Amino acid sequence: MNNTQQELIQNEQQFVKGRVKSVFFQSNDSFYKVILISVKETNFDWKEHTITVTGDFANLQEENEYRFIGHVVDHPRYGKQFKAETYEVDVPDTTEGLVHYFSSDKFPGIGKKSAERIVKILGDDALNLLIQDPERAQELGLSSRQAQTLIEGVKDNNQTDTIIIGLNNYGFSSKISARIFAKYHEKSLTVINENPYQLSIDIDGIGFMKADQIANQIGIKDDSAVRIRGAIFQVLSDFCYESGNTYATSRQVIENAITLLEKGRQTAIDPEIVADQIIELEKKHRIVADQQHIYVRRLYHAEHGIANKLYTIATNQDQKNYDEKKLAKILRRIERHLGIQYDDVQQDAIFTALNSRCFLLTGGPGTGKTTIINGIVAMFAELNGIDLKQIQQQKDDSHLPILLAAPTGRAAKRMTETTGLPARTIHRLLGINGHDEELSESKVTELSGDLLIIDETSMVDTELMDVLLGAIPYNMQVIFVGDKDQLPSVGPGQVFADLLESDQLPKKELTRIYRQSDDSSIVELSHSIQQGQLPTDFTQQHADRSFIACNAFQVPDVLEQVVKLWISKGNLIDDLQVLAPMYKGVAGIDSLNNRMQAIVNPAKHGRKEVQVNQQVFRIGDRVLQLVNDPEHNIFNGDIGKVIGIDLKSAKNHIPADKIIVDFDGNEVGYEKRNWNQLTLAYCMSIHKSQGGEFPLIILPMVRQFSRMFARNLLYTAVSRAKQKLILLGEVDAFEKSVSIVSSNRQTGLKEMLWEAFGDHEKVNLLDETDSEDEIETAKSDEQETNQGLNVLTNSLIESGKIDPMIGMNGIQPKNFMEQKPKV
Ligand SMILES: Nc1ncnc2c1ncn2[C@@H]1O[C@H](COP(=O)(O)OP(=O)(O)OP(=O)(O)O)[C@@H](O)[C@H]1O
Repeated sequence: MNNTQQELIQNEQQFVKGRVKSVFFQSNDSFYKVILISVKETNFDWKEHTITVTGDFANLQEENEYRFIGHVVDHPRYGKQFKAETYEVDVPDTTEGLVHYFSSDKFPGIGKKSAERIVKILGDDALNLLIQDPERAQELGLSSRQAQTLIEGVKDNNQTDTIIIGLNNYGFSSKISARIFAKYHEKSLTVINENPYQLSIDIDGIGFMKADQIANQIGIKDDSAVRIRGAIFQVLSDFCYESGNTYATSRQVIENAITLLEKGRQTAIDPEIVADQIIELEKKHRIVADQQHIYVRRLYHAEHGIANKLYTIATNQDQKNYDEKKLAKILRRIERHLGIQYDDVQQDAIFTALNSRCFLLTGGPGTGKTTIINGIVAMFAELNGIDLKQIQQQKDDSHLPILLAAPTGRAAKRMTETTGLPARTIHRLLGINGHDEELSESKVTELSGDLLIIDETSMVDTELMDVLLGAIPYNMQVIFVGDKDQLPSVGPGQVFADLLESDQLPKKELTRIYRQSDDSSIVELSHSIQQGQLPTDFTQQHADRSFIACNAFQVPDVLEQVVKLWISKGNLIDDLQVLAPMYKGVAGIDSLNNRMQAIVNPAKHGRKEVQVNQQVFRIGDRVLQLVNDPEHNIFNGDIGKVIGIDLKSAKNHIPADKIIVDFDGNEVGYEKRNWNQLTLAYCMSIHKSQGGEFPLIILPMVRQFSRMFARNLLYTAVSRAKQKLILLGEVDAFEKSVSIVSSNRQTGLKEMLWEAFGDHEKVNLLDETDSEDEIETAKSDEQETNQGLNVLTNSLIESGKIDPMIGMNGIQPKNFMEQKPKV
C-alpha cells in the first residue's frame, strides 16, 4: 500500500457496528458513556470480538444494533478504544426485521399479525414514518390502545437517540448537549432548527458565535431577522451581565451588533436593519427602549421596581417624628452602656435613621458604621418596647421585630458577631432556594417586622435589590449601610451608589476614622487610597503594614517566605489570607493557591486527595464556595475547610465519590458533579473577599494585572485587613491602581428615582440641551469617529425609525411583568 492510499484510509471516517454488551460508566450530568460493544463490522483493522466505545449516547438498548462513527484512539491507561463522535441506531428496515421489532416486548399488546399489518401498510420505512408523523398510526386499523402503545413505544425507543445524535452532529460537547436536553427535552432539535440563537440566550456556554455557526449550517441568511435579533440579545447581555451596566445605548447596540454580525460571517450588515429589529423587539416587548436606553426587560423592571417601592416606603404616612431631646436622653444612657460617646455626625446619623422610613449610611472602614447600627438597634428597641435579650435568645428566625441581613454569608456572620443579634443572608431572609439565574422568578417570603437593616449594601445588585424591596411591607423601616467606595456588585447595577447620588433619601456619610487610629496605618492607607493617592511613607515598614518590592515572577517565592515566617512565629495559618485581582499569571490566584497549598497542605503518602479541573483538593484544604446554594445555607464567597474525602468503594459501601466541607460548623457533602462549585481559597479574588475581614492580608500588585487596576479594587483589598497588611509587588502598579477611577456603570436607577420622587428639577435636567462644553465635545467626537453612527442613531430617531418613547406611551412596567424574554 502506498502512502497516499494509507492517508486516504486514515482520513476516511471510521465506524464500528455492533450490539451493546454492557455499560461500564455513565456520567451523572451528561450523556457521556463508556460501553462495551460486541463487534459485527468495522472499516478498520480490529481483531478482537469486543471494543470499548466512548461518547454521548442516549439510553442504549442492549438488544439494538448501533453504528458508531468516530475514530480509534490510544488511551494512556485503557489502551485502544473507539471514540464516537456520533452514532446511528441500526433500525430494522427489512419486512422481517420490522415485524420482529413491532411484535417484540417493546410494544406490549401488538402481536405478530398486527405487526405484519403495520409493515404491509407503511412499508419497510415504517419506523421512520412513525417517528416523523405519529398520526400515521391511525391508518393501521389498530385498536386505540394498540395505536397508543405503538406511538409511545416508537417515541420512547427512538426519540432521545434522535435528539442526542442530532446534538452530536452539531458538535456540542457532552456537558452542553446535556444542558440543551435538560432545557428543551424532546423539543431540543425543533428549537435549534427554528432559531439556533435561542441557545445563546438560554444555555450557559453557548454564545452568539456557536449559534451563528449552526444557523449557517441550517441555511439562516446573513441578514435574516432571527440572526440580527440574536446579535442584539448577545450585545445587550454582554453589556449588562458581563460589564455590569443595566442598559446599553441604542448606538452601542447597533455598533456592537454590527461588529458581532460581521465577525461571524464577514458580510457587511446595514445598520438600518439592526435598528429595525430593535424596534421590532421593542414592539413585541422582548426588550425595552426607554429614551435612547435599550434594556433587557428584567433589568428595566427591576430598576423601576426599586425606584417605585422606595418612593412608597419613604413616603409612608406612618412617619415617626421623635423629639430630639427624648432621643438624646436615651442615647446618653446607651452610650454609658456601650462605653463610647458618639460624635455629632454619628449622633445625627442615628437620629435621622430613627426618624426616617428609609435611610442610607455610608462610610469607609473604621468610621463607626457597626457602632451606629448598634446604637440604632438599641434605641429602636427602647422606643418600641422591644426586648433585645429575648431576640438574642430566640431559637428560630420567625416574627423578629428587627431584621438584620447582608448579601454574603461572611458579612451576615460578622453582623451577628458585632451586634449580638441574629443576622442572615438576604437570600435566606427571603427564603430563596433557587440559583441566582432564577432570582427574578423566585417565590419570596413576604417579610414581617418593624425594622430592617442591610449591611454591605454596595454588594447588592439591581435584581436582588428589586426582589428584596418587593418583599418588604410598606410600613417597615429600612436602613441601608455600606461603603460607597468599594467595588460595585458583581451583578448589573450600582444600586447603593445610585441611591446615594440620587439625593432622594435621607443619608449620612461618615468620614472620621475611629479604628485603632493611634497605631494603625492600614485604615489611613485605605482612606488615602480613597482620596486618590498613596501616602508618602507607602514603602516604609510600619508595625502593621509593610511593602516588599518584587516583580511578578518573584511574587510566589516572596509569598512563601512571608508565610513560613508567619507560621514560625506561632501564628495561625487560618488568620492569613492572600488576595489577588486575577486568576491567570504567575502572580495570579491559581498560581498562588498552588504555592500556598504546597506550603501548608502538601501531598503526603496516605493523604486522600482528588483532582478537580486543574486543582487538587486534600483534607485540610481551605476552599471557597463559588455559587449560592441557599438550600445548604452556603453562599458565593463562603470559606470552608475540606474535612472528608470519601472515594467510591463497593467494599466500604460508599456509593459515589464525595467531598465533605465544613463551613463553620455547617458540614456540606459535595457529589462529583458539584465539585466545580469549589476552588482553593488560600488566595482569592478581591471581588470575592468583599464583606469579609481577615487578621492578615497579603496583597500582590504587579504590572501584569494592569487590566484590572482600579482605585476601588485596591481600596476594597486593603480595607479587608484587620490587623496586618503585607503588600508585595511593584510600586508603580499600586500607584497606577490608585490613579484609575473606574468609570461609572450605565444605570437608569438615578433617573427613575427622580421621576418616582417627582424631582422635577432633576428630571428636567435630563431633557435640557447639553451644556456648551458638552456640545463642543460631542461635535469633535462626531467628527473624529466619522462613522456616521451618531448621525445614524439621530437620523433614525428623526425619521421615526427609533422613537425615543417607542411603546411607552401609557404603558406601565407591570404590563410586561408576566412575559418571558424570548428571541
Ligand atoms: N464615637 C466613637 N468613639 C470611640 N470609638 C468609636 C466611636 N465610633 C466607633 N468607634 C470604634 O471604632 C472602631 C471601628 O468602628 P466600627 O467597627 O463601628 O466601624 P465600621 O465602619 O463598621 O468599620 P468596618 O466597616 O471596617 O467594619 C470600633 O472599635 C469602635 O468601637
